[in-house]
Formats: sequence, C-alpha cells, structure tokens
Amino acid sequence: MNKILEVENLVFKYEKESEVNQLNGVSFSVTRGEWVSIIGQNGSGKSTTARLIDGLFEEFKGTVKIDGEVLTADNVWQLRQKIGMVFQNPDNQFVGATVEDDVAFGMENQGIPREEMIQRVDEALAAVNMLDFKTREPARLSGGQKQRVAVAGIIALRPEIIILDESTSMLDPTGRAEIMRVIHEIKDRYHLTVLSITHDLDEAAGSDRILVMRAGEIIKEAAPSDLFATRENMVEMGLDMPFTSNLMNDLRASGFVLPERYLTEDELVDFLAKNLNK
Ligand SMILES: Nc1ncnc2c1ncn2[C@@H]1O[C@H](COP(=O)(O)OP(=O)(O)OP(=O)(O)O)[C@@H](O)[C@H]1O
Repeated sequence: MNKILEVENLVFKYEKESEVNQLNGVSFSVTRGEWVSIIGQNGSGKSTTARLIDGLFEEFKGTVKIDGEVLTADNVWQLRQKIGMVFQNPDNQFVGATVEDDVAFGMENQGIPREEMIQRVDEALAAVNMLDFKTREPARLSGGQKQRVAVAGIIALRPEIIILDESTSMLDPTGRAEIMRVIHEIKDRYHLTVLSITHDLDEAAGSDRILVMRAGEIIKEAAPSDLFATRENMVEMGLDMPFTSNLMNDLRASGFVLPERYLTEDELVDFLAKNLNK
C-alpha cells in the first residue's frame, strides 16, 4: 500500500520543564486516497498531532514521514507544500485584502501561473459557494463564511494531504454537510488524502477510518461501522454516539427491528422508507 503519511512514536510537550507530555507515543499511518478522522475529548492531543505533522514544532521525539520522506528542519518548507491545513480559527489565516487575494495567496507562494491562478480561485470559491464574495474584505465575513474561504484557499492549492482541524465548527449543520461534500468531491477528483480532526461524529462516520485519542495517545483505530456498533465502546472512551446510532437505539427500544450494524443517515432513511411502507 502506498502510505502518504506515517507517524511513529511521537512524543511531545509544549513546555520543556513540564513532566506531562501532550503526545505520548502517537503512531499511525494513512494510505494515499484515504479519509481518516481523529476524534477524542478536548485536550486529548488531536490538534497538537496535526500541527506536528504540518511541521510547526521543531522539538519532538519520533518521526513524521510525508510521502516517504522523513520530516526534518531542512525539508519542512518543501514537505509542507504537500499539506494543506485548515485551522479551527480562520481569522489566523487571513492575509489578503479581499477574499480572492486570500484564496490566491498560497498559490502565489507556489509560483502558479497567473492565468491558472485566476481560474482556480473562481473554481474554489464556486465550490464553497462564495463566488459572490470574491471582492469582499475577509474581516467582514461571518465565522462560517471565513471557514468556507479558508477551505477554498486549500482546495485551490490541491495539496496531497488536506488536514482539517475543526474546520467547519462555525458552520450550521447544512453548511457543514455542504463543505464536507465539496471536500469529498475534490478528494475524489484529485485523489487527495484527508486527515480530519472533528467533534462531529456524523462527519467522522463518513470516513474510511477513525482514530480515537485520549491523553496524548491513540486508544483505538477502527472503521466507523465497527466503532459505532456499540454504545459501550463509545461511552468507555468518553465519547457520545453519532445521531443515527442514538436514533437507532431509541427505535429499537420502541420495538423496531433494525440492522445490527451502524447505518449512515442516508442508509437509515432508505431502510426506514422501505420498511415502514410494508
Ligand atoms: N500552545 C500551547 N501551550 C501549552 N499547552 C498547550 C498548547 N496548546 C495546547 N496545549 C495543551 O496540550 C494538550 C492537547 O491539546 P490539543 O489542542 O492538541 O487537544 P485537542 O484534542 O485538539 O483538543 P480540542 O478538541 O479542545 O481542540 C491540552 O492539554 C492543551 O491544554
């Protein structure tokens, strides 16, 4: 299998003097084209892991391999071009005077020709439904609109790995689903890899694989259907269940016979539509 990302035994702490590590031996790998979600309680080390992969910390133990190359202080700028990271707070990533400048910014740094840049800016803004805001000032947008523009900036760059760190947390459920659909489409079209940190379990349910973090460690790695199969599993890890799992449990309690496995929202709707009409 072609591994685009391999992380081995990462140990990291923010403060040298501290006795507590924020990452305590994190290891996992991601195959090219995969969509992997990281979930876990607040403070479990999800964002720290993502930042470390993006080369934002110099001092850590363990190795990060991107596209087969070990990340070092010497190649961080070159390897970082393969990664497009969308942070939780979009305010920290706006640099341009207008939305279009902003989306173009990363491409300018990569020396992409002007004609192609203009085309990609329009394409990316259209994908996130923000084309009408092209000449607006980013600072005046709402939190959700800023997140859309931040996603457009990354889509336009077409990095090999997209890392989403709670990148849709300011959007309402419809907006969130819309952006996720766009990222899924882009991912498939350009065969990208996605690593997504999220608190939204319904979103995580759409991934190929889920990593669960607790106290700086990965405590579980599973396909969504296996992870969400039992409530005990999730409760034990201090997590809730996705919406459909909770709904399925309630329906079972009222006497409905449902499949044992986890169903996505669409699958559950289909199942109920077929079986309620009988
Ligand atoms: N800049 C920092 N300096 C010191 N400690 C930090 C810093 N950033 C995060 N931490 C601590 O590191 C630990 C892991 O934080 P991290 O943000 O990686 O967790 P997380 O799982 O992403 O949480 P959340 O879901 O709340 O975003 C937490 O205890 C946090 O308080």
